[in-house]
Amino acid sequence: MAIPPQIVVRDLAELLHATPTEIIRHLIKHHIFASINQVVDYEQAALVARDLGFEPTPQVISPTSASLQRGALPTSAVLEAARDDKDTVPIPPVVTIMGHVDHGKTTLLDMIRKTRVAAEEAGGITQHIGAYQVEVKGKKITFLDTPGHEAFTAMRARGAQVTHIAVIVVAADDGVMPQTREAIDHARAANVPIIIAINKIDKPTANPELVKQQLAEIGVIVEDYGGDTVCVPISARTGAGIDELLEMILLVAEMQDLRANPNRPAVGVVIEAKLEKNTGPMATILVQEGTLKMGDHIVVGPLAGKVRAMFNDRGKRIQKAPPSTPVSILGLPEVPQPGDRLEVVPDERTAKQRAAEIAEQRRAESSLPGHVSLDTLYMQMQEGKTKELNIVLKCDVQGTVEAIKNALLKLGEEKIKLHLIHEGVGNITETDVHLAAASGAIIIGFNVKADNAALRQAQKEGVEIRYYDVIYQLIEDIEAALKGLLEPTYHEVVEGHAEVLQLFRSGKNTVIAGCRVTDGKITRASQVRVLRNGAKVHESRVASLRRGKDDVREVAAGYECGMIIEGFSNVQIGDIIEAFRQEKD
Ligand SMILES: Nc1nc2c(ncn2[C@@H]2O[C@H](COP(=O)(O)OP(=O)(O)OP(=O)(O)O)[C@@H](O)[C@H]2O)c(=O)[nH]1
Repeated sequence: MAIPPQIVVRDLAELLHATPTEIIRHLIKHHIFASINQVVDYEQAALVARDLGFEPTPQVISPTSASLQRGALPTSAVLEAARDDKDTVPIPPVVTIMGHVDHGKTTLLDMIRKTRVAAEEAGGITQHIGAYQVEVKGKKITFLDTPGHEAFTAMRARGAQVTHIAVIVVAADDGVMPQTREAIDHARAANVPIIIAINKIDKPTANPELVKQQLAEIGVIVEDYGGDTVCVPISARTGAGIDELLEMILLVAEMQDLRANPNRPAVGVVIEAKLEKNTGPMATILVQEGTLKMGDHIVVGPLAGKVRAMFNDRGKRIQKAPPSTPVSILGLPEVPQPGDRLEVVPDERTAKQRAAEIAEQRRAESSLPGHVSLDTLYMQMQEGKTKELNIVLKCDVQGTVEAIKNALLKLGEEKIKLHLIHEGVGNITETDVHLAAASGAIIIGFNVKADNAALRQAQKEGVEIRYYDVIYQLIEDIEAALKGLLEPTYHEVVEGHAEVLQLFRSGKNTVIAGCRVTDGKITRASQVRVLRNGAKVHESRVASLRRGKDDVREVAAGYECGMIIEGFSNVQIGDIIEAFRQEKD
């Protein structure tokens, strides 16, 4: 397995056919703390590759043509280089439309859909499946049909980045508004190139020049102003400028040199899913790699199934779907979640096994430490694992945003860069949490609250929210975190012990230890150390805990269980397994 010198965690996951959270878990095991968007080097990636049964070799990278404006995807370029170029073909770009409320996102999506349907398919009834494809000068473009940065970032927070280009719609009569800025920050945080569509130019009050100036003020310099951001004036109502916009999308896509291999088992992402009355669970999949075919055995998130029927965005039955095609499929036992990954596997048995593994991982993830926190920042910095602190800042008034921003920027140290990925006025929302989760950021609230949905999401995703009402306290805390003064201390709590009575082999490298719990308890979330003749021979986590055929959360004293210890197959009869957890003082 050839691995590039540097690779983003998400891309490494794709390369190793694993989920990003799986990769993050393995990295943490090796004391490497990297979020989904962070880069790891070859040595770090190789550790994970070996864990997953690959034999890593360093990849020699030749320069690729994929460098465009700000936001060209360096990550994809690296991944691309890791693929065998002769097997890849250019693929249609996947585009998301974002922008402020009422600036015309839906009207634009409708106008494009109505007027640009491929000629032979015109007249077909449009099915709303969450995405559609149009053809422009013989080339296809895929549009995601749920406009807005909320959906975009929610998917990213779940580990799925499907968008290649973001079109930011700004109404020419209204200008840059709070959600325009938000949308731009979300696209930037995802490293997705931006195209500006200045909409509603048919209105007499339209002032496109003012919009360009306002954009320049927030660092988006359009081409007329000497920058490199493509900007197209349009009217989503009359259709003016739409041809040019589509051409610009194709141009930006071409410069990104988007490619995929259609001749491998498909990999894709769920973009929408629902329970249909007559047919059962129906999921819209955006195919990203390979070609999805009728009859393929699939794993979608924790579900195993088979493609029993497949429809395109016109509701027409199709047999296969190449990369960047949105399709709705039947053949899953339940409704999957948007952001879930689809993977084609060789047979039903593999599908069930893989689905069970993913279900198990998801249970384990709930016990994972959060993404980033000020408390653990210093430790991660010391280990060279963190080089920047990403912050989402929400304040009660714009004046405070500016004051805090200036104070924070002064704090930037050599060792670590402070990076304000989004700043805004108002309470902390679920979208802020998604953005923080997707970018490995902490959220700072100044004189604002988090709404309930945001709090729930933050807890689920392990995102830290810190509240302040005095600026110097905020700055002091961040400064202390940078200097390691906020580092918390932990103490260990032993939960129980088990003795290994029997060994079972499962697969090539997996050994199941048949144990009896002698005191306390062993839980699925436990950390464990293996003791042999009183000496520690291994320390990691419980990878699987079963009683009989059932996965269980915990096993109490006196009971027997089967346990797989993460990354350890050299367990022996007579070994004592000590389960423990770390608690903050
Ligand atoms: N004159 C004019 N009106 C437009 C144009 N585009 C959209 N509108 C109108 O602006 C209003 C808002 O458009 P939408 O497409 O619903 O805007 P949106 O951005 O999808 O809004 P949300 O979904 O609420 O975020 C509607 O009344 C549209 O008819 C345009 O190019 N010219």
